[in-house]
Amino acid sequence: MENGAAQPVIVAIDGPSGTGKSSTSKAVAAQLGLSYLDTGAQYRAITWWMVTNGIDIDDPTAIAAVAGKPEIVSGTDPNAPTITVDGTDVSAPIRTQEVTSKVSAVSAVPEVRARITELQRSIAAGAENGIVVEGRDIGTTVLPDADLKIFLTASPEARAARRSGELKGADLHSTREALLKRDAADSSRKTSPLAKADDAVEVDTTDLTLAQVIECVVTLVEEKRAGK
Ligand SMILES: Nc1ncnc2c1ncn2[C@@H]1O[C@H](COP(=O)(O)OP(=O)(O)OP(=O)(O)O)[C@@H](O)[C@H]1O
Ligand SMILES: Nc1ccn([C@H]2C[C@H](O)[C@@H](COP(=O)(O)O)O2)c(=O)n1
Repeated sequence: MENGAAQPVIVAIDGPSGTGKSSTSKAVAAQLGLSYLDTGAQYRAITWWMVTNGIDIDDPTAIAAVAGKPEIVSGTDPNAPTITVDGTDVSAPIRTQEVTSKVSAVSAVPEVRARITELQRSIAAGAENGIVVEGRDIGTTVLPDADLKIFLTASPEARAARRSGELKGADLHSTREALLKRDAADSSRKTSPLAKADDAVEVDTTDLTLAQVIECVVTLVEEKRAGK
């Protein structure tokens, strides 16, 4: 590229809940001057809309019928990511326990996935300097030609400890059970389940600090850019 500017790079980061995808992706994107997309926030946003509009979450046909209605907009600055639904800032309400308990059911509906996947691809295509996209099916389905694919893992115990720290000391056992229940639902759905792409680099974060994980991923991106 002219003037030695770096080529845009597309990085896909997938993995189960609490493995550090959001924290790592935001920091890596900020450090490397890339855009950042939290695809879980998009599935949470459409779930919030379904709940707010009284759609029966146990009825996939009802969900499918209205999947195209809400307008979801994601801001991709890693230092200040945003998410709106029909112009309303939903960054706080999408993190409630109610949305968390319903998001796996909504995101399993094929019409929802088709809609959100299209949105994700168009955001990635528009990212001039490149983008870090995090989720569950980015390397396998959304961006199968990503330049670099990372699959983060961590033991259920480490993930539960991280989450209960975040939730100000929530019970460790019930946090662990809730994480595993969501992982099982996300991994077993028919349409683009949570899975590691064959060509993804797996990083077990159980015994790594967040700073170590970020450094590891930054190094992998730099090596990829250098053609190593
Ligand atoms: N390597 C790590 N060591 C310790 N804590 C970590 C590490 N990585 C992330 N965390 C902490 O764990 C919590 C969960 O991290 P994060 O939200 O990034 O995970 P996630 O994979 O995006 O989860 P989810 O898929 O549920 O959104 C956060 O409080 C974060 O600061
Ligand atoms: N690419 C994605 C991203 C997320 N989901 C679903 C499944 C998750 O349980 C939920 C919330 O994600 P989180 O905010 O915890 O990262 O969204 C998905 O199906 N595909």
